[in-house]
Parts: sequence; C-alpha cells; structure tokens
Amino acid sequence: MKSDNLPPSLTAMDIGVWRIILERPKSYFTIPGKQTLQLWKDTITSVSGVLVQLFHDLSGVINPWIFTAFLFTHFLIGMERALRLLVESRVLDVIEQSFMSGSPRLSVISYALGWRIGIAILSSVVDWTMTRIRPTIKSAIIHHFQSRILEANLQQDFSSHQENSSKITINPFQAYACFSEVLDTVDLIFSIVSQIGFVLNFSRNQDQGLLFAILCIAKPIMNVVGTENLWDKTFIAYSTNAAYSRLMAMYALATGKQNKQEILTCGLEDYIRKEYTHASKECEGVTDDHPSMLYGRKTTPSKDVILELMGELPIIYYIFSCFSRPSKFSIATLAMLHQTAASLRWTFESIAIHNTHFTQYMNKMRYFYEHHDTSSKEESKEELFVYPSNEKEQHEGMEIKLKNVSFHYPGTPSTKLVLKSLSFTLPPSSLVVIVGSNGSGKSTLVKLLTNLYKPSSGTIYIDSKPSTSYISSSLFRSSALLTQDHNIFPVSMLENITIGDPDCEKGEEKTRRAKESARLGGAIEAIEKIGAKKCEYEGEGTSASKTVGEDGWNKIVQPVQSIISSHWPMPNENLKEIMDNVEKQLDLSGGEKQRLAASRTFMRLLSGSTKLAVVDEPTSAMDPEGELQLFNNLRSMRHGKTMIFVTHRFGHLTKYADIILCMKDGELVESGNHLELMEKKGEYHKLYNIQATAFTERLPSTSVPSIVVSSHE
Ligand SMILES: Nc1ncnc2c1ncn2[C@@H]1O[C@H](COP(=O)(O)OP(=O)(O)OP(=O)(O)O)[C@@H](O)[C@H]1O
Repeated sequence: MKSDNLPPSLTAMDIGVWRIILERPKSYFTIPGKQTLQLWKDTITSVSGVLVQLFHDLSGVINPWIFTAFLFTHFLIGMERALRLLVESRVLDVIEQSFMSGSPRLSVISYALGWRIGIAILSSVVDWTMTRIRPTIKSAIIHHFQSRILEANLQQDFSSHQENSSKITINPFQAYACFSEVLDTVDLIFSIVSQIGFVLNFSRNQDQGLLFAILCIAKPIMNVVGTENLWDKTFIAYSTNAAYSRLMAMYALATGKQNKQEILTCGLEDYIRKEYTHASKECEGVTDDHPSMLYGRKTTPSKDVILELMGELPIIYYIFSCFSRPSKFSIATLAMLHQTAASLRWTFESIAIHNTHFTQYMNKMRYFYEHHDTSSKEESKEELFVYPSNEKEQHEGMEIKLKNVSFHYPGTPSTKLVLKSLSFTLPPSSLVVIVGSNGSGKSTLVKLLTNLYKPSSGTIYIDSKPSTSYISSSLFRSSALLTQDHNIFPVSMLENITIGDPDCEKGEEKTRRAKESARLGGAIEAIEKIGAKKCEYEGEGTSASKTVGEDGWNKIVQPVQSIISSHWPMPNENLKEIMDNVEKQLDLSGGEKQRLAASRTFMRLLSGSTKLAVVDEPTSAMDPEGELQLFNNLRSMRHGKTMIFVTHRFGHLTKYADIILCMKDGELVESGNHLELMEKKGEYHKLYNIQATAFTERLPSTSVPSIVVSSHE
C-alpha cells in the first residue's frame, strides 16, 4: 500500500501496471462479508431511486403492452429453473414408482413425457417472444438515452465540458446494458426464490430438509459475500508504469489515422517498431489486466480451497444420510437433491458475476442522473438579464471592460496564472487587435471575452453590468467567434454555412444569405469544385460512375460513418469498391475548410444580432490573397459590432485598429493604436519590426546557391 501525499480518507495500491486510489474502508476489522452486505444495502438504497426514475422514463417511451409482455417473459425466465426441477422431480418419481411396482404404466410415462414437452415448448415460446420484443425495447431505450445524453451535452457549459472529471460517463448502449442487467438480476432473484421454495417443498418430506437447503447455498453465498469487487467502491486507477505508458504511446502512434502521413514522410516505421519492442521487453512479467480483475486477486489459495470444500457439503450430507437412514432415500430423491444443489449453485454464482456488472452500470446510471441529466433541472433565469437589454445596446457593439481579471485553467495541475491582472476597456463598436508571442495568452483572453470561461478572479463588465448578470445563452447569441480550429460539421456544405444563424427561417432569403456569406468567406470556388466532382457510387443500386452536377451545396462534407463490414471473410472486390465510395469524406484543403468556417461566421454577422465578433487566427492555411480578402470583408461588416482580431500577421489589420492590445506572458504590456505603440518602441515595436524587416532586409549575396530551372522545349 502506498499513501504518499494522499488525504487520510484515501488509500492507494499498486497492482500490475496500475495505481488504484480508493476511499479507505471505515474499519479494517469487520466480520467477513459484513462490508459486502453493507455495500449491497447502500447500493439497493441508492439505486432504488435510479430504478424508479429509469422505469418511469421507460414507461413513457415503450408501449405499455410490449413492456408488460417483456416483464412477464422475464418473470417466466426466472421461474424456468424451478419449474424444470419440479417437473423433473415428478417425472423421476413416477418413473421410479412404476419400476418399483414392476409394471410400467403407459399413462405414467405419457404424464412424464407430457410435462417435459410442455416445459420445452414453454421455454422456446419464451425465447421466441424475447427475440421479437427485445430489439424494439432496445432501440426505444437507446434512442431515449441518446436524446437525454444529447441534451446533457448541449446544456454543459464550456468550462466543465473541458474537465476530465465531468465527462459524461454513460453512453446509450451502456444505458441499455444497465436496464438489461436490472432485468437479468431480477430474473436471478425470481429464480433463487422459486428454487429455494422448491427445495423447501421438496425436502418437507425429508428430515433436515432445511439443513440440506442451507448446505446447497453455503458455497455460493460465501462466494458472493467474500469476493472483493472494485466496482462497488469509489476509485480511480491509472498507469504508473513508464514502460507500459510508452508501449501504449507507440501503439497509439502507429494506429492513429492522423499520424500516418508523418510516419511515412519521417520514416518512423523502424523507430516505432524498435521502441515498441523495447517497451514490450520492459513490460515482461507485468500484467495490465483490468484493475477490477487484479483487485480481486487473492494472495493465497486457502480461500478457494475452503470454498471448494463447502461446495461438497451437499454430497457429504446425502452420503451420510443414505448410510444413517437408508429407508428415507431413493435414487430419484438423490438425483433430485444433486440436481437442485447444482442448479442453486449455478444461480448464486451467476448472481456473483452479475453483481459486478450491476453495481458498475447502476453507479454509472446514478452518476448520469445526478450530474448530467438536466431534464429536471430548471435554470433560474429570474435574476439575470437578457443581452442586449436596452435600445442603445441593440444599435451599438458590445462594450467590454476588464477589471483585475486573472485566470488559470480549471482542472489543470499547475496553479500558474495564464492571464494576470488584466484591466482595460474596449469601447462599443471599436476594432481591436490582440498581438503577442506564442503562449502569451491571446486565445485564452478571447475565451474569456466570449464568455466561454469565467475569470478566476476579477470582473468582466459588459455594457456596464458584470458579465455574470446576463443569461449566458443571450451573450452567446450576440457574439460570433471564428477561430483557428475550423470545425466542419457532418451536414451539407449549405448547412455548414446556414448553421451560423440557426434562427434564420428556411426559404429563399436564407439561401440568398448563405450564398452571400460563402462569397464573403471565399468558399464559393470550393463548393463549386465539390459539385463538379465525379461520384463513383451514389445510393442504392447505382454502381456506375456518374457526374453529380453543380450541386456542391448539398454535398455532405464529412458524413457520419455507418458502414459495417464482415471481418472474415473480408469483403470481395465489388463490395470493397462500394465500401470505399459510400459515405466518402469530401476532399477539402485546410484553406477551403477555413473558408467554409469563415462563411458560417459571415452568415452569423449578416443576421444583424451580432454585437461582438471575435476572430482568432482563422487564416493559417489560407493564401495571402484569401487572407487579405477575408480581413477586408470582415472589417466591412464592423458597423454596430465590436470587432476583435487575434493575429500574428498584423500588417493587414493593425493600421485600422482603434486599440491594439499587446500581450506577453499573460500580461497586457502595452495598449494603444499603431502609431502610439510604434512611438513607444516597446514590445509591439519589436514584433512589428521583425515582420517588417523580413521583407526589407537584403540577403548576403554569397550564402544562397542559385537554382537553375531548366525548361523542356
Ligand atoms: N485548455 C488549456 N488547459 C490548460 N492550459 C492551457 C489551455 N490552453 C492554453 N493553455 C495554456 O495557456 C497559456 C496561453 O495559451 P494561449 O493559447 O492563450 O496562448 P496564445 O497567445 O493564444 O498562443 P498562440 O499564439 O500560440 O496561439 C499557454 O501557456 C498554454 O499552455
């Protein structure tokens, strides 16, 4: 056990490549199984609320008749084992009686056969019903949770969305698995109750029938209560083994689709192979099995030996009973006792396995309901203002004032401030340019100005009111942000632009504005090029190549992939051809993607509701002409908006700027217009001159070999 630098309530252990940190148990000296029973009690108490909510949710999405049939089928599945035991005991009984009497009667044999056939038919009908109903129920649950998770994602604010600890921990398939686990556990409980009922009933005629029942379930009960299960504890686990982390890094490097280009061009194949083999050798003998499997690993076999011996108790019991009271036992009774013991043991062991999954899924579900499910939470908006809140704000750009604003990224180990005590005012409708070296905090400042993050200290005032006094969504609706991280959505080219103004009604006006936005963003050419491309495979049944026509607007840029293929045998050539062409990602260059993203921003700017436009280095992949055109077009839209540009190439912009903010190491070192800052001969002057001299400085004539371009006549 390692407990370095941990709070006293936590304890750590290193197993395999993992460090597991978990809540320290309240007391080390407990009766065996007491802790497990307590955990079960806690789990049942806490999950009952989740179960009520889960079934309440599902009653709204699943047809009540189908749901009832589904539950009834589960009930029958639960009863099946006990029914089988009951029938088998009757069958064995009548067969034994007829043999003992020496005259097997046909009626008795038919009776026995009839019961067996009846059970077999019931079992297959239950299975058939299950396979019919299950897919409908499964889809209903998955779609229901998809919509809930979608909503939870949409409601999450930017800051918490970035934190590891607040990731939405459940996906729709796990939600279904959770539901399925609940029903499987209920099946098993039905099964256990009915089997114990059978044992008690069966052994009523035997002496010490209850004792036999207890002996049957002694091993499985010990197994359940004595097994350590990581999933019912509060824990985190991570790799502390450097070689293993290296191994995983090399694997990720080799298999990551985005790395292929660099692997080929840098010739990294041998390097990766060598490093992987080296790390793999260092990992020899160290296990990376899942922490939950390693946690339950026992140090000595004594517990297994005891458990196995406990499993033999029923047989020891009836061997002794046979000798001590032979008249009480028949072959049929012995066979039934043996079968009952095996059946009960199997059911209890299944409970032990299900217990792990059940608590794991239920805890995920509970966390989801408590932390992410926003359907029942109503944000109180009474005290907050809608932006813009008055006539003046509606006609002018946003006024932003920062007072002593400092910031450090939440959830990061470093407490270093990324922005330090910033104070400045950006007047309404001003054109602002933020400059500074890499890592000086420009993009972070933009995230605060656009309300994505809240300051760690200090206040941001928007039109004289603290930014926190506005409803966040109204501030977002009044802002447009164009950044270097150009996101292209899995929708058509047209929608990739119109989505910039989601409130715009569908119709001719919307299409006209989209086309105007594409012109201003410089995306028209790319859209037409996509439209003119040949498409080899379009939809069902058309394998011939054809020209799609001019309608690049309706082409989906990066369709969501739904394709599924066999692994073995691999799809043949014909299937491969189709596979390569369906849901194909459109080839857009980096610059074209940036133009599309810029067009989306123009759509937003043209909506008339934007009071703040922030443009953070959106032209890294654009050609100089495209960049100049984009900046000019953006500037032409500045009326009624405060416009903020972040750029390293300030030539195009700073001469128009009302204010230039010059950042260094998270501090605002200078502010003013171009002439004022040049006169200061400080940081801005230095940065500006580095760029200016790049074009004016002469190269030493001897240092560069001349290149001969030969022309082929
Ligand atoms: N999501 C994040 N979490 C933690 N730290 C961050 C995060 N994003 C940026 N930082 C840190 O904040 C500092 C400022 O980064 P920022 O991106 O704001 O600089 P920048 O001036 O925009 O840089 P560049 O010119 O390279 O775009 C950097 O030291 C960076 O490491």
